[in-house]
Amino acid sequence: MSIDTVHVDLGARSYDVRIGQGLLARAGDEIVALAGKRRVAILTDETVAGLHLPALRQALARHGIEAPALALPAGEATKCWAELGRTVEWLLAQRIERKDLVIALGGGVIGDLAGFAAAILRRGVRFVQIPTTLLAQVDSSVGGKTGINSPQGKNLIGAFHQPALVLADIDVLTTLAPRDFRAGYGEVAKYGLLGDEGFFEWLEANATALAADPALRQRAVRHSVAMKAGIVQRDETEQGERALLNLGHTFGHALESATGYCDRLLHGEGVAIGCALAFELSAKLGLCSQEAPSRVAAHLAAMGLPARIADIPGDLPDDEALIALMAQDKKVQDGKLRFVLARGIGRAFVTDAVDPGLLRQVLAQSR
Ligand SMILES: NC(=O)c1ccc[n+]([C@@H]2O[C@H](COP(=O)([O-])OP(=O)(O)OC[C@H]3O[C@@H](n4cnc5c(N)ncnc54)[C@H](O)[C@@H]3O)[C@@H](O)[C@H]2O)c1
Ligand SMILES: O=C(O)C(=O)C[C@@H](O)[C@H](O)[C@H](O)COP(=O)(O)O
Ligand SMILES: [Zn+2]
Repeated sequence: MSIDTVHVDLGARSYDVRIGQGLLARAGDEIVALAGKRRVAILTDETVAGLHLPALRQALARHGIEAPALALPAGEATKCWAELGRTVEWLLAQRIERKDLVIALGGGVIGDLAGFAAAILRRGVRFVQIPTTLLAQVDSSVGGKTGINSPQGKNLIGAFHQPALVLADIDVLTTLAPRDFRAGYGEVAKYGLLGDEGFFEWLEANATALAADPALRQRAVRHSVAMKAGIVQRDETEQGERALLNLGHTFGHALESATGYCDRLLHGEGVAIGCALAFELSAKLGLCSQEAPSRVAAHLAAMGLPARIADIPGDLPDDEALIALMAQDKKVQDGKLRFVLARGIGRAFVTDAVDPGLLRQVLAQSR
């Protein structure tokens, strides 16, 4: 299979996203073509370091590049001040200069943290994303949102800092735990739900085969990245259209904060529940027929994803506490919650016209 390239056109901050098989082994060629034989520092997590770091190091060594690596603990809790501070100090100790490269080898947690570290190191160092989860390949490695979490909310501390290159090797997804693959699929489904009913229909027919079939996987990653690139090109810093990529996240982020960023609820699982709730709320508001949320819930169930708050194990704060957490959402304007809702599958839009009573009904019915 050939390599696909999606170009993200952002003027001086433009870059390519390469998608295909065998890209990790070719990473040295790509890095040298991008930056010459610059110094490189790799940020990864302890799980990915054991699985894929040796292949990346070998690919760089073929060009005479010896790259030091820092392996952070795996998991969402790593997106915090303490790990960010440790990472930045380590990069300084490696004498990484402005024209050198930071490589993020890992899932969305490593990509978000490494990108933020690169954004603030010496006021901005270039970085390359080598995403190793489905979620990171279809979503977090593209678009330049970087950051960490606060106990008060998800991604509340961060910066826009675009990568200089993204290498999405779809072969590395074969080592992913099934639960992490499914969670990443939550963001794939999101693209169909927010803006492309035809893609959602294709997913309904093909998604259960993605994990085992590289050709289907490459097609799903390429289509998702192309959709995201189009939106980011038109609205890099989320002044308008980009908020559509937040479908499901007002609910999902509040649920992630409520569960304390642990493995009770993965980000992609929160997005899946959030998409189901956004469609339920849309139907309650008369924006779409009840058929739409039923179809969303049926597809999420077919993919083994949660669709209800009741699917989250353990205790959760009550609905008022969840609504209070939503108030920290970055889409809030003048103190008013704004939701991504839908007039049907693939027809999302942003609104602040949500009756608080109906919001409470939707939350209560999901328990
Ligand atoms: N910046 C953005 O635009 C954006 C978009 C979507 C999500 N995100 C963020 O991404 C994060 C979630 O990312 P994620 O789902 O990739 O989580 P993650 O980075 O925690 O990775 C999930 C798990 O998979 C393991 N792993 C990674 N690659 C592997 C591989 N190839 N084989 C085996 N195991 C592997 C990791 O060690 C981890 O345990 C959240 O913090 C979310 O907020 C950011
Ligand atoms: O790239 C975007 O824009 C997104 O909203 C993609 C989301 O999937 C992602 O989770 C993002 O990090 C959420 O952004 P936030 O601004 O709500 O933190
Ligand atoms: Zn997301």
